[in-house]
Formats: sequence, structure tokens, C-alpha cells
Amino acid sequence: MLTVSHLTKQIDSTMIYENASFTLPAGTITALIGRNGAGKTTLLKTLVGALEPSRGKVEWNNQSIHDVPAARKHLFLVPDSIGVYRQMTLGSLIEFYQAFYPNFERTYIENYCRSSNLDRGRKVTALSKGQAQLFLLQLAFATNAPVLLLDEPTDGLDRINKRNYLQQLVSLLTERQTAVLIASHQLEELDSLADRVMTIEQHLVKEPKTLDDAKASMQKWQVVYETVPELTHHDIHVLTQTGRVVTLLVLSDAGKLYLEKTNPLLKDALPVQMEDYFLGTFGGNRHD
Ligand SMILES: Nc1ncnc2c1ncn2[C@@H]1O[C@H](COP(=O)(O)OP(=O)(O)OP(=O)(O)O)[C@@H](O)[C@H]1O
Repeated sequence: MLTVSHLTKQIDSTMIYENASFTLPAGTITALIGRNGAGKTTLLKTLVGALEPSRGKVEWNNQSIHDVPAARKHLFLVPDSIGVYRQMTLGSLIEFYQAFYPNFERTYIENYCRSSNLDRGRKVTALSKGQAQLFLLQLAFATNAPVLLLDEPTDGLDRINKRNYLQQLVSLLTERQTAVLIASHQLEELDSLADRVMTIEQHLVKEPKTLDDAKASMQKWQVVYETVPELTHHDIHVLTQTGRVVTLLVLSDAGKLYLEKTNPLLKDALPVQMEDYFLGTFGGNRHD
């Protein structure tokens, strides 16, 4: 299992992210969410050994990813851009990763190239953004690595490829018991996919919570007023207001009490979605 302890990254004296401590259990999908620039990509790059941590460690079964390069064969990162692969041909990428990953399934990726009419001699730059992304995602499956780190995996995919890819991810994950960490802004997608959610809030990496626990930490209400009051409480986050109808998130018991005191005419509970969780966590007065 991948175990991360007190992982911290500073670049020049700027804190990028701090104190990441978590494990990635087999057969689970963990969503990593945070505002732009929160440090998600930097965290993924540190996990895979592409960046050195300032403090803390990443271990695969007690072997340090940073001190023992061979331990990295248990992880594969699909980056958020093809930058590092630009000048490589598909064939050379396949050779490169086959040499590194002991359970690499060459037939799998070759079949994919054939069925998608991708010539192995083509450079990654000669593919469209979506084609390159799909190729890397399939390459990730071909490595058979027990831990997959995916940075904005569905960015650039059309709806059909996105749906097919997500179905494939879930079935491969179940079959192989892969541990997956996905950094993404596609919150609706994460809602149906993730078992757990981990946030980076003001540089601090929080412990993963189950999706149910995360959603239960806030309540969503649709409230109707005679006259809508100013809802200024720290733990009330207004999502929308249409006339006298307000949809809001309540982030604490104090917020709940405050809401009661505003004497709404009607109050209906709504299910909390991942997008609400994001807005409640990052968009409320607490983070202003
Ligand atoms: N090589 C670098 N030198 C200096 N600062 C860097 C470097 N790489 C990243 N940063 C800074 O680290 C912070 C986090 O960047 P990162 O790309 O990890 O964020 P992110 O959460 O993935 O953002 P987004 O959601 O926009 O993709 C940013 O402020 C960025 O400017």
C-alpha cells in the first residue's frame, strides 16, 4: 500500500502544500480537490518521485519512493499535460514503460493503438489533445501499476470517450484492485466515481474523508422567506437566490441555529453534491 507521511513541499521559500498524511487503499478512488494553484499537481508529482519533498516521505510497502527508484514501478502518473512526452513516438513510449513496469501488458496497448488507428511511429505532438490524453490513460492501464495517479484525466476527452474511459476505469479498478488518486475540477464526474475526497485548503492537505462523511459535514437547504434577510453568518453559504427562494449551505450547528432564527416560511432539505461540497469548503466566508 502507498503510505504518505507529513509530506510537505516548498519551492524557494514558498509553501506549496503541507503535511500530507494518508494511505491509498487498494480498489478505491480518492478525489483530490482544491482551488487553482492549491498544489494538487505538485503533490502528485512528489508522490511519483518526479519532485523531491521538502519534508516527509512516500513509501510503497515501507520502501521510500524517493530513496529507492525501483519502488516507483508501483506507481504511474498521467500528467495534466503531455509536456514531457512531446518529442517521443508512441512506440518509444511503449518501449520505455515496458522496460520499467514488470507486469506491462504490451498486447493491451498495441491493440489499443491498432483499434484507434494510431501509428506507433507518430510523435505524441502529432496527436490531438484528446487522442494524446486517451493514449496516456491507456498506457497507464497497460503498466498494471497498483497505484494510478491521474491529473485532470478527462480534460480534452469528448463525451463518448469520457464515458467509455470512466466505465473502463471502474471495471479495471474492480478487477485489479488498483488504488487511484484523481486530481480534478470535474466535480460531477468525481461524485459518481470517488469513494473518498481529500482537500488542499490554504496549503494544508487534509486527511481523506469518505464521500458520505464529507457531504454529511454540511447541509443544503432551499428556503423561502416572506422577505429575504441578509444572510451574513460565517457558516452559511448562499448558492442562489431567485426572488424569495434561497438555496444555501449550512456548514455548522451554529449556522443551523442562525438559519432557524431567520424564520423561513418553508425549508426543504436537498442532497449535497460534490460541487456543493467544493463551494462550501472553498467558497464560503471562511476562505475569503
Ligand atoms: N517549478 C515551480 N516553481 C515555482 N512555483 C511553482 C512551480 N511549480 C508550481 N509552482 C506553484 O505551486 C503552486 C501550486 O501549483 P500546482 O500546479 O500544483 O496547483 P494545482 O492545484 O494543480 O492548480 P490547478 O488546479 O490550477 O491545476 C502554484 O502557485 C504554482 O505557481
